Amino acid sequence: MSVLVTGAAGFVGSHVSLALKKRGDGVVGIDNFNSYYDPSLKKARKSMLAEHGVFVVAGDINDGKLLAKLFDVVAFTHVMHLAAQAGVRYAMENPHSYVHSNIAGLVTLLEICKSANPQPAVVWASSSSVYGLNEKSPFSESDRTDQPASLYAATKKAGEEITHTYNHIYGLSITGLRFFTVYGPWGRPDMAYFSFTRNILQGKPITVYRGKNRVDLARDFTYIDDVVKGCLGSLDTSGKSTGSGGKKSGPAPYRIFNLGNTSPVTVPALVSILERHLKVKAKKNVVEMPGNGDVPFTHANISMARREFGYKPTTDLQTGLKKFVKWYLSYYGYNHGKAVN
Ligand SMILES: NC(=O)c1ccc[n+]([C@@H]2O[C@H](COP(=O)([O-])OP(=O)(O)OC[C@H]3O[C@@H](n4cnc5c(N)ncnc54)[C@H](O)[C@@H]3O)[C@@H](O)[C@H]2O)c1
Ligand SMILES: O=C(O)[C@H]1O[C@H](OP(=O)(O)OP(=O)(O)OC[C@H]2O[C@@H](n3ccc(=O)[nH]c3=O)[C@H](O)[C@@H]2O)[C@H](O)[C@@H](O)[C@H]1O
Repeated sequence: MSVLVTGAAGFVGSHVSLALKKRGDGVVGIDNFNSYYDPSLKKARKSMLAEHGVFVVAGDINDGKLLAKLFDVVAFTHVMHLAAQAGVRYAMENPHSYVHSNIAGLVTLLEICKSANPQPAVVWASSSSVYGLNEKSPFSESDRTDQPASLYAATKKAGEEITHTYNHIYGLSITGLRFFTVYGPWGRPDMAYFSFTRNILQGKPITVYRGKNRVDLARDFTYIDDVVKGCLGSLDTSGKSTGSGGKKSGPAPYRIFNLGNTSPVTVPALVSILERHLKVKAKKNVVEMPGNGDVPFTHANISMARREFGYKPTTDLQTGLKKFVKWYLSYYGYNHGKAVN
């Protein structure tokens, strides 16, 4: 297959691009290298990909002309759409960034896909956050998603509705993947596992949010290698788009899957695992979760993904964080004289 990976210099995008290339697929990436977090990490991922023969075009998915040029040069059979403004809490600081990338950018990309001939099958990243304040656990794809708790979640829910219309009207094959708190090497500095590691090593305090009535928050933390397998499985089973240059012809597949792990782990448990791997005690400030769009817990029912493409996460948080810490220490050149085996 020949895949356009958007957000290819990002955390998930770089891992997916590398995995596709290693198994022999054609891959072209695009990324706007924005400064939501340290762009040097994105540039380092780009260099790592270049060493494996994957080129990442610097550009914005809102640039329809650039996307059209890419489709003129390459007859993409698939689009792995991972470019987005991620992060739940940042939406309260910079709401327009979410509209720019997660709404306007998505529509620009879909407009190019629906007019391409052949039309590519589209697999894109939605989010566990669409389940909002659901109390029913674990979350199944058919559960309600009409109570997003953050603007980020709302843009992901909107994405699911928008992609549905491009499936219905133009026959685009669409697969939405609801990732659940993904972590691992080459990860995102804005996420808790990463920022906790940095602060613990630098002797700075970490802030541990807690829910109402002092209940610990929990996430269905999912290791990057498991998510990558889910992405490739989705691409391989995405079926064909049935539109041809914008005319509706026959039903193209519209699918949504949870890509999570097997059970949630609390934030304090994550901190304890990091302390063990780093051999440093964390300085913790425990505060009640502010009204920042966070949800108390996430927990994925992954039976649909397992049935459809054999999705089976195999990495628990203890093992996954050991791999992350090993990468972190090597990437940032930490030499603490502490063995990380
Ligand atoms: N990591 C997680 O825990 C998680 C969980 C659920 C969903 N997701 C989703 O998975 C996808 C990938 O997330 P990630 O964790 O790799 O985040 P990331 O921020 O590392 O990757 C996103 C990449 O997209 C790029 N980008 C953003 N807006 C763009 C635009 N308008 N044009 C071109 N490039 C743009 C960024 O520069 C970045 O490199 C996102 O859609 C995110 O919402 C991530
Ligand atoms: O599955 C998703 O769809 C989402 O996954 C991820 O969001 P979250 O699950 O919120 O990950 P993350 O920030 O690591 O916080 C983890 C836990 O630590 C708590 N947390 C966080 C920061 C802090 O300083 N203290 C703290 O206790 C915090 O309250 C939470 O309980 C992606 O960022 C997002 O893109 C989105 O896609």
